[in-house]
Amino acid sequence: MGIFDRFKGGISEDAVREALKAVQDPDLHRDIVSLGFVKKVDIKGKKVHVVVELTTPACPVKEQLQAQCREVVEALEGVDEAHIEMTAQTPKRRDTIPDLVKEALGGVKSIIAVASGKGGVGKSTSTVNLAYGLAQAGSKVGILDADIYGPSMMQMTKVGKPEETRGQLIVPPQFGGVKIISVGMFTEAKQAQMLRGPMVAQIIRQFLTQIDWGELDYLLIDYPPGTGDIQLTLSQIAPITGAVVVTTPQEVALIDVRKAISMFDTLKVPVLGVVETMSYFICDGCEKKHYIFREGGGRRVAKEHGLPMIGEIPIEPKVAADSDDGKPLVISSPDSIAAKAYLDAAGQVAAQQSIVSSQSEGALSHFKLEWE
Ligand SMILES: Nc1ncnc2c1ncn2[C@@H]1O[C@H](COP(=O)(O)OP(=O)(O)OP(=O)(O)O)[C@@H](O)[C@H]1O
Repeated sequence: MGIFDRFKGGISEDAVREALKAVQDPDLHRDIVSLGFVKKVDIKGKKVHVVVELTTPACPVKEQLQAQCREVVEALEGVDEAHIEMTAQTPKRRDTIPDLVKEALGGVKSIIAVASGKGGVGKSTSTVNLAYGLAQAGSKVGILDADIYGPSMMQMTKVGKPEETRGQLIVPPQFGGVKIISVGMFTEAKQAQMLRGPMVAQIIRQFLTQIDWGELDYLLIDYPPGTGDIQLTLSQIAPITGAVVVTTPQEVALIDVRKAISMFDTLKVPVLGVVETMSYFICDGCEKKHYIFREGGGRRVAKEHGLPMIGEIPIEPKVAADSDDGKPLVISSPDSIAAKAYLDAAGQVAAQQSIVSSQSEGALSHFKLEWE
């Protein structure tokens, strides 16, 4: 800015930036100027154009921040109109990606494990809808279906099989703009059930090293249920940046989800929060929430471990029907209550990942060699 600029139209860039310091990011608890989010301030007469860059396109408070920015800038004397342009750039990883997975996963900014202690709790349904929710907000997303004994992504989406390679790497096919790789693309169902431990470890390794994911904001890994060898192998080879744990509200599911949280704690993978599925049912006539499997179990576990509650997804026949038809609910029925809950949850996942990534050097910092 030239030294006379501040006298030209009355309003200066400094004054605009100063005013914007009043706008706080509610998740990061700092103002958007000191966070470096204000990328550009253009002043033309009494009109001000501000470019704000967030750390994720799926930011759940994007509109709120935009409105606050407009309000503080328009409150300045000499400003008639403020146009606040919201953009997003997910930050690059700050940790070192191990050489083994560098070629496949080097361009992926966040790798999120979607795990559950128990089977059948809605983990794969959550993976799909969180992924498409993030993609709908403008993020580049991939899904790795590593649920080796029960891969379901080819059923839950209409993705085809991979057909291209780039060098030694397999190019993942896409469905609705999301890149997908599933164990089911390479094994017959019966074959998968008969795999022995070492073979499973070998497949997982191939999956994490031989897929050309390219540039992605988020790669969601659909974990097999449980906390055994496969989950450990996955978490040790894949440089996971955060985990989402999925449960239903009953105590039997909660016991196992606590084990999943404890596994991630041991592995020093930050848990982003808890998704509770099949939380309640709203019947057509009465609009009342019926807590079929008891109320608040997921919230209780989240509180016990000091974790955020990412979402409570109702039981809705449409969820199962759309899944069976290969249609991600957030795309096919975006106005359904479950889809809205999933879209909110996707925003929460993005927000929590941004918080965790801004706080730590990255999930892999504990892998540093002793003498470093
Ligand atoms: N909110 C919901 N409302 C109704 N049905 C649901 C809901 N969430 C999941 N389902 C259905 O429940 C069944 C199990 O869901 P899903 O396959 O996602 O569970 P999972 O935890 O991944 O299971 P697995 O352990 O076998 O991998 C599916 O038929 C799915 O369509």
